[in-house]
Amino acid sequence: MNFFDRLGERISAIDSIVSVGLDADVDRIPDHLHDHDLPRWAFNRRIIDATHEHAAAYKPNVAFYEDRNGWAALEETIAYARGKNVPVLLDAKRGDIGNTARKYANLLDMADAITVNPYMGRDSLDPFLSRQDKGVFVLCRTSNPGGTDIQDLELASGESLYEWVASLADLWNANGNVGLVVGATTPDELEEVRERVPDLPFLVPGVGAQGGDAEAAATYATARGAGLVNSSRGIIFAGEDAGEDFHKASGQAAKQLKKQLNQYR
Ligand SMILES: O=c1ccn([C@@H]2O[C@H](COP(=O)(O)O)[C@@H](O)[C@H]2O)c(=O)[nH]1
Repeated sequence: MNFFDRLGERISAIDSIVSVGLDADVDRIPDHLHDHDLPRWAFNRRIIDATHEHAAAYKPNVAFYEDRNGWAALEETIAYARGKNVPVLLDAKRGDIGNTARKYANLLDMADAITVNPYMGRDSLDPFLSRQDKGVFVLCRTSNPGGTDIQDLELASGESLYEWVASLADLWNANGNVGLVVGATTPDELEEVRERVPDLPFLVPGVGAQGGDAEAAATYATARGAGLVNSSRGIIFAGEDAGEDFHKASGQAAKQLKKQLNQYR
């Protein structure tokens, strides 16, 4: 079954489009977990136990795991999340010449979907796109303030670069496995992209810590029954000051976000 069909089933089963971002920043993990061999794994396990009923997907950003112990923590985390039947989207933002991209695409052996950077063009993404059973989310209009610097540039055709990327991604969707990353911090752009590509599911980051628009995120995220709205710090560090019970606040935060988003979908 295709990734977006599986994601759609998960969304229907738990009535949630919440993606819980597992950005396990070691500097913010509670002190008592630092005695563990793999503190990030110990942290994530408690977060997953507390949030999985509300999680349509988990989204670990690989930046928080790119060291020796980090990678082991990431592997444990992914196996545990998938053991709870929650798909895992690896936020890796890869893309390179074809020979290198084919190695980056091996990351999909450990996850259900990945984020990729389209800047180097079609051949840099082919090794990902050819994995028919995996999801490939292409960066389109990102949530950071600097998203305007390049993505908003107007092309000779009059459209902006992010709109062009959205149309290209639609063309790259021969296997039905392409989605787009469009931030909640620019709701007008989110709406525009949704109008342009009605059939591509979105990953919408930027609600919570970045202050993005939850209503627009929920309204435009979904296509073909699939789509995700992500919050990372707003969920996993909700109980930062709660000591050993930190995960309970994360469970509440995930549940609350699910309720908030469900008002608009
Ligand atoms: O446009 C983008 C693309 C990716 N991200 C990533 O999503 C999470 C957001 O974390 P918060 O703590 O909820 O702000 C993080 O991993 C980013 O690298 C994004 O924010 N915007």
